[in-house]
Amino acid sequence: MKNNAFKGKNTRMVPVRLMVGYTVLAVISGLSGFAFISTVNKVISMSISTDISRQLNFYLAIFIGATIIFFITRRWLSAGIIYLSQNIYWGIRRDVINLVLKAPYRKLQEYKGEVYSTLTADVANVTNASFMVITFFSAIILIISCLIYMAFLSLILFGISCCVIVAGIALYLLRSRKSNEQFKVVRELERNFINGFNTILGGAKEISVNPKKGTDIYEGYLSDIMDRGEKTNTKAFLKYLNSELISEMLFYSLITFILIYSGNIFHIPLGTIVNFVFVLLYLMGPIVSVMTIMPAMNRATVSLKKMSELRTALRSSTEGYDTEMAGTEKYHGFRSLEIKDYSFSFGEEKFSVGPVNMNINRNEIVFIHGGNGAGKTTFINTILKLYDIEDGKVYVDGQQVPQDEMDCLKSMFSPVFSDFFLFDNFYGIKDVNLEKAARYIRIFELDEKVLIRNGRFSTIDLSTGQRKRLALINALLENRPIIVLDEWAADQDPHFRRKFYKEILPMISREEDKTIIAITHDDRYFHLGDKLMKMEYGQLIEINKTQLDNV
Ligand SMILES: Nc1ncnc2c1ncn2[C@@H]1O[C@H](COP(=O)(O)OP(=O)(O)OP(=O)(O)O)[C@@H](O)[C@H]1O
Repeated sequence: MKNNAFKGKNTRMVPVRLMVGYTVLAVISGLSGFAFISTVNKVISMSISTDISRQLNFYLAIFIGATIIFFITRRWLSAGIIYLSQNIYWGIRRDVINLVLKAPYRKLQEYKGEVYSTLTADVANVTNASFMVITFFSAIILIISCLIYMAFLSLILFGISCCVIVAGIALYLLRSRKSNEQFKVVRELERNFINGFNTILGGAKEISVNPKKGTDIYEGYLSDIMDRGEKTNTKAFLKYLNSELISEMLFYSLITFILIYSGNIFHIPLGTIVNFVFVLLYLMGPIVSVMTIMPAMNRATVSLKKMSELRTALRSSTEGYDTEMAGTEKYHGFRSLEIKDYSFSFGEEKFSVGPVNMNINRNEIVFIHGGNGAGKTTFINTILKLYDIEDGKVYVDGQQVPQDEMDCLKSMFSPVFSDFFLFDNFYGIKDVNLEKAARYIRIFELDEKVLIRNGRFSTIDLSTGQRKRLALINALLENRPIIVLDEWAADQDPHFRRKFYKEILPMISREEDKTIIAITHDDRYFHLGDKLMKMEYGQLIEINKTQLDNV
């Protein structure tokens, strides 16, 4: 069974139908176990009172039948458990990755820690529980069958046993409520732990140079989380263990009482008492199984709840986002693009951009400059639709882009961010023009370092400036009409920087029919742009190029 989050409304992270199927198998397995034990009982009691030598073949057939059914169902179940748990394990990961791939950038930043926790801790919790769920149901069926059989043997003893069992269950449930609260606390700690761990991985270089940073993260943050996690988890498991032991003690007391006193008090025949105690002893196994499995089930329940919350949050954020629309090339042939009254805010009393107006014509080179923190990247992120604008319209060739086509705009842009990520393959590019790639490798002066081999760059182990050149080549191969660059030249040497502004940008614009929006601080090249804009406190102003000396 394939598990895909986006296949249908009713797809779940746990394959419920499969679980129901295996549960039915577990019922059969439980009943065959019960058939075995009740036959043993019958043979014992008949052996005490009568000669059963003539019926031995009949009971032998029942034993063999029950054993074979038990063996076959167990075999199926065990194979099923492996299949099911692997299905759940990889299915949840598939689901989460599908959600992540469709989630808006800002939501993803917000839920990053949660996604890691789900892919690691939650998936493991649910998979472990799925290993046990069938044993759990099998045990429950066995318990119910045994209880019915016990009622059939002696109603009085059954009544007494029920009182003890109900008391044991009540005590167990009462105490397990507290343990569940503790499991929830540990789940939160888990997320904080992963955040801390990511800080260590992200800052690995800095920590390596100054190990004290790592020690501080460990001692000041992670160590406390781990101590609390260890203590809380231990407490929760110990509570379960104590409840289990108390319940077992109650059970042994019940057996002792029945064996020693029930004959005298209730005048129950010895044969019935022996049968009853035998079933009770047999019952211990499944009861202990249920109690042992409960903590894992409860942890899995906490994880399932968290996963479902994550799913809802990521899904709700993808609502209205049209992936097909985002991939269309409807506006790729644009001649002019007008952004009108774009505004965006990080939240109340936080930084905001806009209203921003901007006109771009095809093949133009537009430079945006401005001080640190002025809002240049934020504005770029809004036109790339990484951030959802609060207000604004877009006109392509003088026609307003309808609201339901706004997602089409995304496919017009190929960005190279200042904190770019260089993919080691031409992902998302149909029919890569390898000749063009090789030509750009030469133009970008990387031909002594990089080749195109097996349809990809032979290496990406390069300097930051060189990697940025490859990222730009990647963007050029994307066949999208607007290239967006955020401080691209900042990592280039003076020679290549000059070449970039004087030769490469004009060439890209003319030969590749591209429009370029570039955030830059390189004021000595501002005159080479067709337009120069300045971002100041979230407002974008067009600079008249005759005023360049005053910039
Ligand atoms: N995720 C965020 N949440 C809240 N505020 C943010 C966030 N990211 C940036 N800001 C705020 O937005 C402002 C503009 O940041 P932005 O990155 O757009 O500036 P910039 O002009 O690109 O600066 P630089 O030249 O330093 O890259 C900053 O002052 C910062 O306080």
